[in-house]
Amino acid sequence: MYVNTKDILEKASKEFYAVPAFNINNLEFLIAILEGAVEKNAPVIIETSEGAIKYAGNGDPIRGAKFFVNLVKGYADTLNIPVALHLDHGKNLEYIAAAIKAGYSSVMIDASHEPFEENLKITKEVVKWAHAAGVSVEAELGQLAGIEDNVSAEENVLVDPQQAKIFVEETGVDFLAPAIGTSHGAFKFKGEAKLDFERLEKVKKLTNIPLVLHGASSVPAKYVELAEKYGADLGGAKGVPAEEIKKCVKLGINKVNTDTDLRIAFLAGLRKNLTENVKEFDPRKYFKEGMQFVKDVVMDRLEFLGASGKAI
Ligand SMILES: O=C(CO)COP(=O)(O)O
Ligand SMILES: O=C[C@H](O)COP(=O)(O)O
Ligand SMILES: [Zn+2]
Ligand SMILES: [Zn+2]
Repeated sequence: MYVNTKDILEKASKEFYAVPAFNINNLEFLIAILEGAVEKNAPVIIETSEGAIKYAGNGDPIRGAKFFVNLVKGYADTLNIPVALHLDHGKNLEYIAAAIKAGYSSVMIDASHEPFEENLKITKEVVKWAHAAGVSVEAELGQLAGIEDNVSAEENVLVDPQQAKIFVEETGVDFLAPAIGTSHGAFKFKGEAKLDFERLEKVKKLTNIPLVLHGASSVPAKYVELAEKYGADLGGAKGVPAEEIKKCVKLGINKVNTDTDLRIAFLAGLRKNLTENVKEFDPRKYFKEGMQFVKDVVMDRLEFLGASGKAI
C-alpha cells in the first residue's frame, strides 16, 4: 500500500530500526526494489531526485512528478507492504510544488547550502504548503562533501546540534538529515570512513524526530570488481561500511539513503549480461541480471538495517 513516509519513519524511530530509501529513475529499479521488499516483508521508501523527475518528464517537472506517482502508487497499491514516494534533495520550489501536487508521500527541502536563518525560513514555508496537503517534509542541516546536484561542498560542514533543536522546533519539519561526515557518490572518504557519532547522538537527543543518513552507500567490492571485470573503470570507489551504518541506526538514524550501490550493482549485471550474450537484443532479458543484483542489495540493506519483517 501507498503510505505517508511519516508513518513508516515514526514507527522506525520508536522501534530503533531504519528503513532504506532507494533512488530510482526508471521501471527496472522500481520492480527490483519492490520485489526485494516484498520478499523481506519490509516497508520501503522510493525516492526520486529533481534530476530523475526531469528525466522522466522529458524536461517537464509536472509530467515527471505525475509519472512517478502513477508508477509507484499504482504498483504499491497491489502490494501488502508500506511503500512511500519521496522527493530527494528538493532545491527548486517548482519541483517541490510539482511533487506535492502530484501526490508524493513526502518531500525534502534542501536549503542546507544557504545560511542557517535562510534555510530555516525556506524550510518553514515548504512545511506550511506540504502539511496543508498531508505531505511530510525532510530538511537538511550542515553540508555533505562532494557533488550534490549543482552544489559542491569542498569540506564537510557538520551539523550543529543546538541549531538542529531550534531548527526543528521552529520549522515543524518531520525528519532531519544532519551532516555527520558522509558524502554522496562512489568515492567517499580519503582514508578510513570517519563519522561523527557523538554529534549524531546529540542531534537525536535534542530533536527526537526521525533522522536521515545521506550518502549511505557501502559500495560493495563484489559489484565494483564484477563491473570492472566486464570493462568498467571505478578505480578508488569506496563507501560507508555496513557496521558504521548500523552504529548510526543505534544512535537514531531511521532513513538510509542509497543510490550509488544500486547503480553499481545494476551496472555490473548489465555489463556481464551484455558481454556474455552478444546475440541478445531484448531489454527484458539483458536487464534481468542487473535487476537481480539490485534486488540482492535491497534485501541485504533491509536485513542489516532491521527493517525486515516490519511491514505490519
Ligand atoms: O544520499 C543519497 C541520496 O540522497 C545517496 O547516497 P549514495 O550516493 O551514497 O548512494
Ligand atoms: O543525492 C543524490 C542522489 O544520488 C541522486 O542523484 P542525481 O541527482 O544524479 O539523480
Ligand atoms: Zn544537501
Ligand atoms: Zn542525499
